[in-house]
Amino acid sequence: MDVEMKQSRFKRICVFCGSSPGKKSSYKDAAIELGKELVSRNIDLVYGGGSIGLMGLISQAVFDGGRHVIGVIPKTLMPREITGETVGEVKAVADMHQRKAEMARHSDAFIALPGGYGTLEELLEVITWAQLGIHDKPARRLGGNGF
Ligand SMILES: C/C(=C\CNc1ncnc2c1ncn2[C@@H]1O[C@H](COP(=O)(O)O)[C@@H](O)[C@H]1O)CO
Repeated sequence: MDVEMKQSRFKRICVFCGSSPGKKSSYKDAAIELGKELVSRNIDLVYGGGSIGLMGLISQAVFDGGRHVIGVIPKTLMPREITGETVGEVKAVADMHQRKAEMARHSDAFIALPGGYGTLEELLEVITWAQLGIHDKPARRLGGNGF
């Protein structure tokens, strides 16, 4: 686990992760484990707002642990990425650009768990924003080969 996180200087961390569970059960385990880790460090979750895949697992774990969960999701994606109920606070936004900007605005750091192209795109965007000096928040990738 990241040394910076152990010092608990982060209040809210944005987690990017798959909208599907992936091929290995270890991906699901990692999402739940990270969720519990955030709870143990009193860190709130910002994420893409979906209830499916790894997004659903981590948001449920953080919510069950009593921490605040903020999900940011475009209205048009709700039928696709929300099945049943989401947990925590849901912020409906107009489009993907606004989603990424809002997720970044509410977070002190970013972690990418295993995921697909969407996760990769989200991680690359915040890394390139840091490169351009748009923010100075750390972004790290945690596992995920062969998702
Ligand atoms: C349309 C835009 C950019 C290109 N695509 C994406 N940008 C940001 N987030 C995305 C994009 N495509 C999918 N996503 C979301 O990532 C999450 C995980 O998806 P995965 O493929 O399962 O890893 C999921 O919530 C997707 O909605 C304009 O900027």
